[in-house]
Amino acid sequence: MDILQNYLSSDQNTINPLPSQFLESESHYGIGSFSNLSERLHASLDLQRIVQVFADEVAKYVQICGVRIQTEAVTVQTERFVEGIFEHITELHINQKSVAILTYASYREFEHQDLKLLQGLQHKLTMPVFNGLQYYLLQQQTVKDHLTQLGNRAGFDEQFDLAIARTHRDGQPLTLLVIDLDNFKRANDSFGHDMGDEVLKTFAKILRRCIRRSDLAFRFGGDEFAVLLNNAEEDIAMRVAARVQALVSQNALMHQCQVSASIGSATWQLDETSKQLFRRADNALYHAKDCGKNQLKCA
Ligand SMILES: Nc1nc2c(ncn2[C@@H]2O[C@H](COP(=O)(O)OP(=O)(O)OP(=O)(O)O)[C@@H](O)[C@H]2O)c(=O)[nH]1
Repeated sequence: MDILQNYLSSDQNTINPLPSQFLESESHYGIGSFSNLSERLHASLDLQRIVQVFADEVAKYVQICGVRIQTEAVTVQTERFVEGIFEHITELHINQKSVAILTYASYREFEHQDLKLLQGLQHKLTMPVFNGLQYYLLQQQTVKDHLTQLGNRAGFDEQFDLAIARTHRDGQPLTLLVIDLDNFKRANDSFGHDMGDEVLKTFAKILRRCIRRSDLAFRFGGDEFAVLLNNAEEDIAMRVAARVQALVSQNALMHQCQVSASIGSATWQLDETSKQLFRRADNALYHAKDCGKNQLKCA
């Protein structure tokens, strides 16, 4: 059911159907209350699903227009989270350690009995969120490059296929950049492997600064990187590449190591497979290297 729609059309007096004596007693919040909420929350390790199940249950008793869970690693919110006028923010704890910040949004002020009820409900959320978070972190490890914290090759393969499918469906342009650092081997040989690692980490930071939040950056291994520019064509690729090359040239470490970046770019063409798109971007990269490095070539 559409929660927001439900709220907007509801009579405020019917929003909280629980009798007041129900709210007085903690024992009423035990196992068996709230339509087996605990069981339903524990049935999933997917944080998105957990927050939705929880919000759907809360919405039966309290007028909310969204629930959000924030942890250091990830923020998850109900599908149609609306920044309500009022917010109730609280923290989930295990053994006095914070697990997540929990935010309820609403169009009306939270009343004392709402807060009491939320308190009764949300303790059921703590363990499922904790488990979901551990699962999320494990999943992240398999798709993350440990040195730079960018996505790794496996992460790229996953996201690349998703991006192509999305482009197919929505018709929004997708541009792939493949990047190879220039003279990185010499930097490694002259300044040592640790300094080489610093160069890779610095370059990853530069990449992150040059792209939008909706774009994704990856390190394939060695000094090879890739970026998926969502909803972007060649003009955006040129702007991003110019930004990357400018920041690389201004960076003290990159300058000291005399490392620059060669970039190949290709924009998805109708019915092209991911392999074909990748090959075109990679060929453009080789072209950039052949033409003297430190430049962008578009396929
Ligand atoms: N420090 C460090 N070096 C790495 C890592 N992975 C690969 N390398 C080194 O990266 C270098 C990559 O070699 P190339 O791409 O041929 O070197 P290059 O000097 O950039 O060559 P051009 O692209 O022609 O300019 C090799 O010396 C690898 O040993 C890593 O994780 N850390």
